Amino acid sequence: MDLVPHSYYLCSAEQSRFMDEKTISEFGIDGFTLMEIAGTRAADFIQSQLPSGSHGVFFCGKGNNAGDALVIARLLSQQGFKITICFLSGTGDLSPDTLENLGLLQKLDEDIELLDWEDFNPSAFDFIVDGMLGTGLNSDVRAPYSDAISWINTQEVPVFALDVPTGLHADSGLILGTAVQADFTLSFGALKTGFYLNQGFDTSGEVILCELSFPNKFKKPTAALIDRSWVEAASPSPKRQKHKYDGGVLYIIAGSEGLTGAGILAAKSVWSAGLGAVVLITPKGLLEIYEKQLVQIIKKPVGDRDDVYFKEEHVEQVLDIIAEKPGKVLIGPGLGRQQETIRFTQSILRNFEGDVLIDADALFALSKMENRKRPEGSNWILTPHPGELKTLFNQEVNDDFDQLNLTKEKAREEKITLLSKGMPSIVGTETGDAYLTGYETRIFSRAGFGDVLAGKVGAYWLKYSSSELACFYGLLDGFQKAQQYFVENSGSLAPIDII
Ligand SMILES: NC(=O)C1=CN([C@@H]2O[C@H](COP(=O)(O)OP(=O)(O)OC[C@H]3O[C@@H](n4cnc5c(N)ncnc54)[C@H](O)[C@@H]3O)[C@@H](O)[C@H]2O)[C@@H](O)CC1
Ligand SMILES: Nc1ncnc2c1ncn2[C@@H]1O[C@H](COP(=O)(O)OP(=O)(O)O)[C@@H](O)[C@H]1O
Ligand SMILES: [K+]
Repeated sequence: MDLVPHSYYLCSAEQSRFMDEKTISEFGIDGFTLMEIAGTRAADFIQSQLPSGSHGVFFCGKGNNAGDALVIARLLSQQGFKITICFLSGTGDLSPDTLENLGLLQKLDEDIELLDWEDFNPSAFDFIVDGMLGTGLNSDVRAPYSDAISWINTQEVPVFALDVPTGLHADSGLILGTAVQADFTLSFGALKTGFYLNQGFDTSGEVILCELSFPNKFKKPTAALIDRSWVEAASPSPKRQKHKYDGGVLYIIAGSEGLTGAGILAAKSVWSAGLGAVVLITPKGLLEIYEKQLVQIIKKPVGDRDDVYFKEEHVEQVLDIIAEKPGKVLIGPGLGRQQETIRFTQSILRNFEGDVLIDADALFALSKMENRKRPEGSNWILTPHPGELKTLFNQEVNDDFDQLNLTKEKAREEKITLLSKGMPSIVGTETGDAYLTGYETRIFSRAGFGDVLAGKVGAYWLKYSSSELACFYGLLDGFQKAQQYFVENSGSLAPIDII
């Protein structure tokens, strides 16, 4: 994960605590100072969003999350904001740094309104700050916290959640009972994985990172966010091609009767990513369809005129074709699940000593293979959707957190690159790192987007010679085109719109 700027790291609650403790005990910046920095950054942000004089209600628990809220309240009160503080567990049991900050707040502003939840009088506030629970959440949210959350979630003013929306699990993004629906989450020290998994994406609102003074050596993230800014900075400049074959060929093994659309989408997608040479290998019976649809792309038919899907008897011909020029193979879109096609696919995977991107029906064939050992010298990228991921590894995947863990584990164990699709899509690498898309991917959950993605990943694999960069660019490319589409058009997105 060396190439990723720390601001894209995604951490767990445990990793946040680790950084906090090490910075205090080994490095020598105390917790009170860290709280002051967190609160200062958060107050700056809130101030950038609201006019002075705005009235905010600050909901505080008893841990350090409440301490952050009290720092913000003090700083904003000095800037002319009106402040009401509401304690959910009273003030008798506050953590030491939080208690100290309560003292500072009162020292500056004796008239500040301090209430307990029982005395809270809902009136017109301009904004809400959630300092109830942060990374210390350890079970379903209890009353009166849950009551406060219900009230907050009916309000129409901006809600600023500190570190994590109360009730959202920082690691898994699962809601423990109930959770604050935030407009902004001001995350301290590092982003949390839970903002992007399960319900996290819809609960956290816009996520703002408030950096703390943690030395880099204490940063040990679970994953990182994929973002074009650092992906481009981390990329070698692609080789300039003199001849169309210089960059290598992407051989696509796809399609069967009734499923030629998948092959067409994948081939068009590869072509539009700018690759010089694309060869679509097809059973001869489907050649005519492709000739009409894919003008720029070279087609290599195998078998007889009445073959409309791949069979074992095509293996040698196909292996000869893919050995003709250096390149990589994309196998899977629309192959179908005929027994003969499954045997064909397994035989290609067993025998081709080169780089293969395995998608769709080829993943099904792979999951039915007894011995999944890769031929010496070959690299594999697998692009399963959640159903394919389960079948492939014969494991239950109950939620996104499971999916993240399984993707990381299997990519490392099997020394492959695993692009596990979903919301979010997750890339696991053979070194055991993981990367997540931090954007809306549900717009891509219609038939055909997988084929387009596979084509893009294949094309970028040849362009950058890195399976990881291939996945990042493939995902980002689709996202960028989708954004452009929504700016220029209305209505729902179709796969052809992002080719
Ligand atoms: N890097 C860091 O870790 C830093 C952390 N800071 C803040 O400190 C927070 C963590 O502080 P704490 O560890 O004190 O934890 P919290 O402030 O999240 O609260 C823990 C308290 O909540 C109670 N609690 C836990 N689950 C509950 C539930 N389901 N219902 C009701 N009460 C529950 C616990 O009994 C405990 O007393 C972070 O989220 C962040 O806001 C900042 O002050 C700056 C530095
Ligand atoms: N650009 C993208 N960024 C993130 N995820 C993507 C992107 N394109 C596709 N996906 C993921 O791939 C899924 C579609 O793949 P899949 O279910 O295999 O579809 P298909 O029916 O085309 O085979 C989407 O639901 C989404 O999770
Ligand atoms: K919170």
